[in-house]
Formats: sequence, structure tokens, C-alpha cells
Amino acid sequence: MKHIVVIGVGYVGLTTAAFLAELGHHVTGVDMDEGKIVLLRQGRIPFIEPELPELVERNVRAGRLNFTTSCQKAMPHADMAFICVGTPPTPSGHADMSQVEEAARQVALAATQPLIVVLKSTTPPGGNAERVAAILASHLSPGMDAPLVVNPEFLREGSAVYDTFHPDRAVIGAWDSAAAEEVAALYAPLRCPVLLTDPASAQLTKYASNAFLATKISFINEISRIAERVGANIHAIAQGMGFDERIGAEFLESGLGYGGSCFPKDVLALSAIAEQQGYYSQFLHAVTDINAGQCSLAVEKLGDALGGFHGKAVCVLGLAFKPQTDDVRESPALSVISMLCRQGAVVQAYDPAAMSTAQKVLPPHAALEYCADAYAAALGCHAVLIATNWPEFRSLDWSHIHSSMAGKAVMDGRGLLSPDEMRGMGFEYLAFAN
Ligand SMILES: NC(=O)c1ccc[n+]([C@@H]2O[C@H](COP(=O)([O-])OP(=O)(O)OC[C@H]3O[C@@H](n4cnc5c(N)ncnc54)[C@H](O)[C@@H]3O)[C@@H](O)[C@H]2O)c1
Ligand SMILES: O=c1ccn([C@@H]2O[C@H](COP(=O)(O)OP(=O)(O)O[C@H]3O[C@H](CO)[C@@H](O)[C@H](O)[C@H]3O)[C@@H](O)[C@H]2O)c(=O)[nH]1
Repeated sequence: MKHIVVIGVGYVGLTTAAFLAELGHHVTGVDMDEGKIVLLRQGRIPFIEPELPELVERNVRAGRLNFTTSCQKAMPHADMAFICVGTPPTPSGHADMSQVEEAARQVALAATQPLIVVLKSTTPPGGNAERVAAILASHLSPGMDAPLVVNPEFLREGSAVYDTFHPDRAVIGAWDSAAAEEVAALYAPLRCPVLLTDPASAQLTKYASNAFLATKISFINEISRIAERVGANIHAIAQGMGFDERIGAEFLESGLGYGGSCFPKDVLALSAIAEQQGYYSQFLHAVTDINAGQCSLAVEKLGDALGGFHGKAVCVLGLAFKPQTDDVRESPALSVISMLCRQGAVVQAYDPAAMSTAQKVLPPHAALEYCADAYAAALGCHAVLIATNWPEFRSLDWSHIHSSMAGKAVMDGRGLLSPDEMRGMGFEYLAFAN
């Protein structure tokens, strides 16, 4: 059993903290956001993530997991400190390392015994791990040691707990092999492949993995543009490609493209890493550009069907960047709403989980109304645009919706519904190459 401090209890930090506690370690989660710590101490989770409330509650009750805003109070007796703070993009697309560097400084200043510092945040190679190690060394008490281990996280929001307990691999990059082995030992109960490597390779593995998955999505979206022109069906194509195990069936869903706090920023950051080294990656820029075009394409198709948006009401179903989360960071749904409002539409929006998170980031607009449910959102609208593939949108009473609308267009931005069934009900069903 180890004493572990987790700095930053957002999606990654809170899941990591609860996971380590479940394995039997004594874990303290630290966050500078007092609101988050107050909620956690009341037994509430600051965001929506399946299975996480139960996991946190069980471990808090067992006395293995607690929370504080004070790094100084948490650090005595810590054998390990996990840094799980944000690395958001700067305006130039680089990863902003300031939260990581500040967390490293606080950990080093508060450490009272030698410990291992584990960097879980996604950080670019090319000097950042070296800089974090130098910050640790310069702020520790004399004679104390805190080797740095880079251990990027691969969980997905919406299935963070499942992914954490069933990882495809653990990637561990370190200069100190004893420290790397100690971190690897944490993952031993999971029986997953463990890759021991150097810090830069571990850092780049994370960016390369996200860029590859984003590439699959942009690739299928590019194929859908070609498929549409030759009258081919993108779902059949994706299925046919996916049977080939070398390609794999996942991440071939065409639609509005990828959003979220990771793919957009990490593809940009990887481009920036390359450019910093004097290499312009045409490939990565194409992945971003194709993705950026998908929302405009959906709005354009709908605009053509409606003869423009002036005087038209559009129901947008979905605000979150994916189902099973209330996270709206870089959500394609929000881009689509902004485009619709700019082009003169009235928007009636609904999401099962992300209404309040969306309201916090979308500027209030006279033409944007948040509705109590999907039926209220569709009432009187000329069109419906599906922006998030929440499964419950599939089982809505679509014939009831049909009769309550002023128009009949449905733009299925996530390929969620059956085109034949929708057309059979009298909808003008629009999608990407369908
Ligand atoms: N969200 C994901 O699905 C995911 C998955 C894999 C990797 N990542 C990476 O993990 C990192 C964290 O992402 P996230 O989505 O969990 O972020 P998040 O924004 O949800 O959480 C970060 C937390 O760190 C806290 N924080 C910042 N500086 C602090 C400090 N000095 N002391 C204490 N707390 C501090 C913030 O208040 C916030 O609560 C990022 O680098 C991200 O790219 C995220
Ligand atoms: O075939 C697909 C699959 C996904 N998406 C979209 O891609 C985005 C990202 O989805 P997903 O990868 O499931 O969610 P994230 O939580 O962003 O997880 C990604 O980003 C994390 C943060 O780095 C990584 O840890 C994960 O491994 C990686 O999957 C969402 O907008 C999805 O709608 C598609 O458009 N088509």
C-alpha cells in the first residue's frame, strides 16, 4: 500500500485517484478549485461520468480516498504524486504547460520525503519533461530526490472508469529505471501490456495515438465526401473496411467530426511540436481541416434543404461532444449552433446531460432557447439536427415529432437513425453519404 497524492481532480485525476484507492492505496486528491473539493467532500462528483460516483463513494467510505485544496497538507508521507492538471492549447496551438509546472513546483515545495512524481497530463516532448524534472529538483529540500515518470493517460470520457480498469496498455517513460518499475508495479493487478521507454517516447506515444484516432475519423469523413459524389453509402463502406483486422472497425463513424478536450488540441499540439522542430506536417493540418469542415457541411446541407435559415426554427439534439458526458469542450454541437444562429435561424436545443455546461460557455443569444426535452425542442421546428449520438435519441417517438414540426427536414449529423424508417415516416432525411 502506498500513500499517493493526485494533483488535479478533473476527469483524469478523479478517475485515477479513485482507481488507485480501489487497488488499496491511500490516496489524497488535491485541487485548487475549492468548489470541486467542497462537492467531493459532500459525496458529489463535479461532472457526469458513468460508474465514477459509486467508485469514489466506496473508497471515501473505506477511508482510502480523501480530498483537499492544500497540496502542503496532502504531501507529507506521499510516496508518489500524480500530476493530472490541464494542458489546454495556447492561441498558437502549443500545449500550455503552466498548470503542470506550477503543480510540480507545489509538489516539490511540500514534499517531506523522497517520492516518485508521475506525469499523467498530456505534455509535448522536446524539453517539457526535462523542464518539469528541473523544477522538481530546484524546489525540493536539499538532499531529497523525486524522479519523474511520464505515464500518459488513454481513458475516454463517458467510459473513464471502464477504460481505467481495462487499459489496452500502460506506457511508462522514465530516465530512472527503478522509478519506472515502481510505477509499472501499480498496474500489475490489471495484467495489461506495460511499455517501459524513455520520457520523450512516452509523451509522443500519447500524441501519436490521439492523432491516429483523429485521422481515422477525418479519413472516413473524407471518404464520405467522395462517396456522396458517386452515390455510395458511407456506413456500408465503413463496415466493409472494418472487417479487415488491419484497419479495425472502430473510429470509422462519419458525421460532424471529432470534438472534446483532447483530439482537437492534441492534433494541433502535435503540429506545433513538429513546427517547433522546423517540420510542417501537411498531413496533420489536413486532419484538422477536414474535421473543421464537417460542421459547415452539415449546416450547408440543411440550409439548402430549407432554402436558407431566415425565419426558420431548427431543433438541435445534443450539446455534449459525445454521449454519456456533460462535457462540451470543443463540442461540434456548439459550433453548429453558433453557425445556425449567425445565419438567422432560431435554435431550440436539448441535451440529456449537458444543458447547464453548454449554457456556461455559449454566449446567450436571443435566437437560442434551451428546451426541457427533445419533444419540446422539436415542437414547431422546420428541421432537426442531431449533433450528439445519445442512444436515447434513437428511441424517440419520431412519428410524434413529425406531426409536431412545421417542416420535415432531419439532418442526422451522427448517422444515428435509420434513413429508410425516417423517410418512411415522411421526413426529408439528410446525412453524410447516406
Ligand atoms: N479528459 C480526458 O478524457 C483525458 C484523457 C486522457 C488525457 N487527458 C489529459 O489529462 C490532463 C487533464 O485533463 P482533464 O480533462 O482531467 O482536465 P480537467 O480540466 O478536467 O481537470 C484538471 C484539474 O486540475 C486542477 N488544477 C490545475 N492546476 C492545479 C494545481 N496547481 N493544483 C491543484 N489543482 C490544479 C483544475 O482545477 C482542474 O480541476 C490534460 O493534460 C489532458 O490532455 C485528458
Ligand atoms: O468513429 C468516431 C469516433 C469518435 N468520434 C468523435 O470523436 C470525439 C472523441 O471521441 P472519443 O475518442 O470517444 O472520446 P474522448 O474522451 O475525447 O477520448 C479520446 O481522447 C482522450 C484524451 O486524450 C484519450 O485518452 C482517448 O483514448 C481518446 O479516445 C467525439 O466528438 C466523437 O463524437 C467520431 O466522430 N467518429
